[in-house]
Amino acid sequence: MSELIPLPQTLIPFLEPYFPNESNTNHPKKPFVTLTYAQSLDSRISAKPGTQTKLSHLETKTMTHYIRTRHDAILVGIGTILADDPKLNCRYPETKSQPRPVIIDPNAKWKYQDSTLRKICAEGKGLAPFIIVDESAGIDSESHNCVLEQGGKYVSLPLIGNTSNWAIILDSLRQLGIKSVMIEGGARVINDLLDFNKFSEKPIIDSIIITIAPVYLGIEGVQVSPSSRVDITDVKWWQGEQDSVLCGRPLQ
Ligand SMILES: NC(=O)C1=CN([C@@H]2O[C@H](COP(=O)(O)OP(=O)(O)OC[C@H]3O[C@@H](n4cnc5c(N)ncnc54)[C@H](O)[C@@H]3O)[C@@H](O)[C@H]2O)C=CC1
Ligand SMILES: Nc1nc(O)c(N)c(N[C@@H]2O[C@H](COP(=O)(O)O)[C@@H](O)[C@H]2O)n1
Repeated sequence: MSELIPLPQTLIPFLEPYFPNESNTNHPKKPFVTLTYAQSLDSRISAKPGTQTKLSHLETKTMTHYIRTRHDAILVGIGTILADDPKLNCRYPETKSQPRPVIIDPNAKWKYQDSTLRKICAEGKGLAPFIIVDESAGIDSESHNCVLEQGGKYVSLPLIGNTSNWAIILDSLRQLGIKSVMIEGGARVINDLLDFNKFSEKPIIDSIIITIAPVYLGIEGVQVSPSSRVDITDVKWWQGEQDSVLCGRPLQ
């Protein structure tokens, strides 16, 4: 039985203008980037570091899976992997192709062989990950074999100490054939990308789709907050049964 529910009819047309399509995925050096996550009213994405907090209502969780159907890849940082042990597949009904999980793990900390993602992939319910590591990282041989056997790969890039490594990461994904990527988190990844003006003249993010849940998580929560102001343009709001969804684009 599916854990998801049918999407309200108004939601797909609401999201559509913010999705990758044939005309906005032609950049030679980067995929189309959608930043999407769920936050509390006090801009927290989990109640405590290192833990997972369910914020989305079933309706907006289903929306997240629909958004996954519309991207070639889903990207998260190693903090999210270690906290959530996520599936990172698409469970939306009648999904034709699965997105590629991409994990930023500079020090190759992830023991892939013990992960839920490995099980999901072994059951044919998702793709094996592309794991982005620093060039200096020592990769555990068991993890390496497991990733390769399932059709994933480790990609070594100059990450550590490199302030413009997002441009390198996104270029590398584009060269691997990924034309669109949905970036889900966690906080370090989101804050970095919103701080684009530190390493890029233009925003790296093309669209943002944020679920806002009616709860305060408090000061111990993991906060999304870039180091300086970011204006959002082309803003639209959708009101669901419990959550609100904001779509927009960072102002250039
Ligand atoms: N509510 C939501 O929608 C979501 C919530 N979360 C939550 O976020 C929390 C995890 O967030 P964080 O701890 O901030 O971890 P994170 O997932 O942002 O990973 C941060 C780590 O990834 C690596 N990394 C990321 N980008 C890098 C780069 N450009 N260069 C080099 N290394 C890079 C570094 O090792 C860094 O310490 C968890 O509690 C998780 O449950 C995560 C995703 C979505
Ligand atoms: N949209 C959304 N709402 C929440 O309440 C969340 N906690 C998250 N977390 C993200 O979803 C990943 C879990 O995905 P699977 O269901 O295991 O595929 C998690 O790792 C976060 O990226 N998202």
